[in-house]
Amino acid sequence: MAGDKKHRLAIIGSGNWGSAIARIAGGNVSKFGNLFETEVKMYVHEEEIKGRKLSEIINEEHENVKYLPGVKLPENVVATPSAVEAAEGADLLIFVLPHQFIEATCKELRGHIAKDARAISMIKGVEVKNGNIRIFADVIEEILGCRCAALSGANIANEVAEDKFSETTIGYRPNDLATAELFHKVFDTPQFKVGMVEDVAGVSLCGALKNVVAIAAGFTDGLGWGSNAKAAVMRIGLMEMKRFSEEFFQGVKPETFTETSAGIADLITTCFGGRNRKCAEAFVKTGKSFEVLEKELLNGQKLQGTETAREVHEFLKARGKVEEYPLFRSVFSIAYEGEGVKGLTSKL
Ligand SMILES: NC(=O)C1=CN([C@@H]2O[C@H](COP(=O)(O)OP(=O)(O)OC[C@H]3O[C@@H](n4cnc5c(N)ncnc54)[C@H](O)[C@@H]3O)[C@@H](O)[C@H]2O)C=CC1
Ligand SMILES: O=C(CO)COP(=O)(O)O
Repeated sequence: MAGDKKHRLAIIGSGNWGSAIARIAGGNVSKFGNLFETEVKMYVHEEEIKGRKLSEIINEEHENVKYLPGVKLPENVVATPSAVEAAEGADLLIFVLPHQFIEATCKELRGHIAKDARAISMIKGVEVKNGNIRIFADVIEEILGCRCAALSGANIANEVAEDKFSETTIGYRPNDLATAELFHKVFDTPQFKVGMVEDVAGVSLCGALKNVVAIAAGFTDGLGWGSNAKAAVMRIGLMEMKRFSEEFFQGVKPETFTETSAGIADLITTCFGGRNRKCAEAFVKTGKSFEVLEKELLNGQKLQGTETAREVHEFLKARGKVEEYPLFRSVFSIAYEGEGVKGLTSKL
């Protein structure tokens, strides 16, 4: 921090997780008033709810009635329908949008962020383009020209919002513990314990790829296959997540997968309590498409696992490696190619 200038936070996103994290960050900036400016702007993708704008409802009632109903947000969190306005003057940017909206939002922000800005990505997804794959911390860095860390963990948003205990992991860039420590102050509370590891790619890839495994876990639930089958799919899924990350990304640490909240813990919670699992179970039981189920079951929230399964498949196909990741392949084939769900484990 130059001189005595306080850090100013912006939250880019206000869905289920975005709102839960705004509640924590809003509380912590007030607690560390010597370090942070109190006001936190939060970008809200505008929509109307019963004739009222969501951003106005949030500012008047301090509640995101659509994406995190029943939970009060601190009054210093101020909603704005403009991402540019939210980011203006902020030097700490928190990106927490569904992954499909990141590129467009970052392009909108280009040229509007502070020169000394630093970012953190809470996005669980990957970008696949022209046979290449990137984590969103890298996408953000490239588009905005600012350093970007990552945060991911076993964090079902509704539980975090109710102050039920959980852990999470910040992944930081080589030799940049200082950025992780600053974000640690923004997020850590007695009920939300933040760990740190020098591994932005590992943390990001755990968050993205476990969503594909959660779809497989939901399939086993829909089939009524029981706990052993689900545990097997989770074990095999973790191995594919780790192998994929080590094969295609530099510097990923094996212990991120097995020892952090971003790794094994998030895999477990998502395979038991997440939206991907829920929709995959319903896919088996109802025969409806994921697109329809997302609309019927999630009230505007977004599934990340099916998109990620498609993107990972596209990438592996371009590299001629599809057969080496049989669980990822099965999830794609069942979700997109009409393969029977009972074949889930046939190639494992
Ligand atoms: N919900 C959870 O329990 C957790 C989610 N995450 C991750 O956080 C990221 C954000 O997810 P959530 O906050 O849960 O969102 P969400 O899925 O609850 O809500 C969707 C959000 O996307 C916004 N949106 C819709 N169209 C848009 C557009 N064209 N441009 C920009 N925004 C648009 C909606 O207004 C809404 O805020 C995802 O990558 C997710 O995997 C991570 C940990 C926990
Ligand atoms: O990432 C999550 C929990 O850590 C939430 O997973 P879902 O998107 O499947 O709900």
